[in-house]
Amino acid sequence: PAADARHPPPKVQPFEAIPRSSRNAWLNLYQFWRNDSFQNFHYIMERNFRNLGPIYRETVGSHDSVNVMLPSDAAQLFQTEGIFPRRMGIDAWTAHRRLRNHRLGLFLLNGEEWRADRLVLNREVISPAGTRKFLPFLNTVAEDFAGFLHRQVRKNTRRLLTVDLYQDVFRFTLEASSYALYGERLGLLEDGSPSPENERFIQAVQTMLETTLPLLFVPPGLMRWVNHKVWHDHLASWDTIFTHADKCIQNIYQEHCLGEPRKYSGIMAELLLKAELSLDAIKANITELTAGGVDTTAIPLIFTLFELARNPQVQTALREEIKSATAQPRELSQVLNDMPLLKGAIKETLRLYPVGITVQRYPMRDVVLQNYCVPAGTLCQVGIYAMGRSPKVFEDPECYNPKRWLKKDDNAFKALAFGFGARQCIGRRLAEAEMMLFLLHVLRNFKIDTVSKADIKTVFGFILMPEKPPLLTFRPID
Ligand code: HEC
Ligand SMILES: C[C@@H](NS(C)(=O)=O)c1cncc(N2C(=O)c3ccc(Cl)cc3C2(C)C)c1
Repeated sequence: PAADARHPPPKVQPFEAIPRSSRNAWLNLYQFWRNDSFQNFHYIMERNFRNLGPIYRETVGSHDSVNVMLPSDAAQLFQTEGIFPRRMGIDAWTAHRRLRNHRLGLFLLNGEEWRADRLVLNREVISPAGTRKFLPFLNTVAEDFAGFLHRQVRKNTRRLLTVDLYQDVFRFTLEASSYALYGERLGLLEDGSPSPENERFIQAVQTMLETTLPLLFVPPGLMRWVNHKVWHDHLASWDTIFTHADKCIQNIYQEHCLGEPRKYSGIMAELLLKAELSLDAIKANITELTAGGVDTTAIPLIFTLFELARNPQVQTALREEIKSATAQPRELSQVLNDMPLLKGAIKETLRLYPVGITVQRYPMRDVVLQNYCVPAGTLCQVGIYAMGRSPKVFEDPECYNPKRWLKKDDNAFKALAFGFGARQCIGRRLAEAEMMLFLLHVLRNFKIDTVSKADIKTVFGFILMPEKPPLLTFRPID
């Protein structure tokens, strides 16, 4: 009720009055651990919002969090993030870096150190000028992927292809992001078996992400005792990731020192040329961009293909838009800007399947959320998975409808899958361009179908992913 003369604004409630999801923090952690409900974290948050309302407090193990899900509360929270926005740290990751004496990358840095790296990296990774330079590289790989799919179909007598795209889409995102980062093709989309080294790298990223989850809630000192195998696997996968990135970096560094680079050859070469970051800082950040660029983009592509397969009318509308946007040869950034419906489809996928499921911040000053006073320094999480499926925020939330993003109505603070503000995902433009170009070439060449129209069950393995990959059928369009 709007406050006016007769109704004074309701008194702000104290922090202690915020509804709580459970009494006992450690029992909560034990129960989470026992029935492995980390992977249902997003469903548990959704249920808590349903039972407790749009704000609640939860304590899992040693950390206490205030969770909100409405755009207005997200807006309030982000306005208090200050100039050094801070997210929940990942102790297992920083423990590995310390153990191996590696410098931290953007994701794990905070304060001045974070800001110094971020401002330099923004120019090459997320700025419009930087994005325009690597767009052609992504387009080449997306075209090659369509060719790769045609070759797979021709192998099939029935001239259509029903595959588990999981591994193939992972190869696409690794091939594309590596080409943009290093200016080098890994050859993952050529026939014949890809090099075992690259397969091992892809597997290591998945293992690292999977073993991160159980370590998320364990205080750093305990983790190597609590579950030796998980910690050992975690370390081993990190070592594989760093070895791979180091090899790629050595190649570029060698060429950079030896010859004058003729033309743009990727983000890494630009960073070396500009020499505004130390080699250690470049290595730490390029490793994050390399490893962070695989699953995060592949999985939303798989969800998008599935949704387009079970919403054929949306698929047809997108194919029309792609046809008219590519009717005459133009600069790639103009083609991408001419496909609002395709951009809306990606927003729709990330609304229903946000890879990060929450966006976290520590407010720099006291903030009022849902009329409760939340003290500065309290961990606050925006439950974007719950927000994306809430009828309070989206009309017909279960309906996959990219058009909803074209309407002039107020979408402020509703598309938060890449986070917010100065600390938002630095890979955002790379991921968006990769996904749009992939879908452009696949939709131009194939009709996509799926047998099962049922919802896909999702699990949270540090990244939101399908419990079982959907089986999709690709029929070439002559
Ligand atoms: C090439 C690298 C890369 C790709 C691809 C990428 N990310 Fe990120 N992302 C990062 C890095 C690095 C950070 C940390 C940025 C920082 O802390 O300054 C980050 C941070 C984020 C955050 C936290 C932002 C915040 O405001 O706290 C979210 C959410 C996120 N990414 C979502 C996504 C989604 C969704 C995708 C794909 C659909 C994606 N990312 C793909 C590199 C990537
Ligand atoms: C899934 C989502 N979680 S989030 C940031 O919203 O909480 C996310 C979004 N963008 C990037 C990532 N990354 C990875 O996957 C990854 C792997 C290895 C390294 Cl060395 C660095 C990364 C980052 C953090 C870049 C993760």
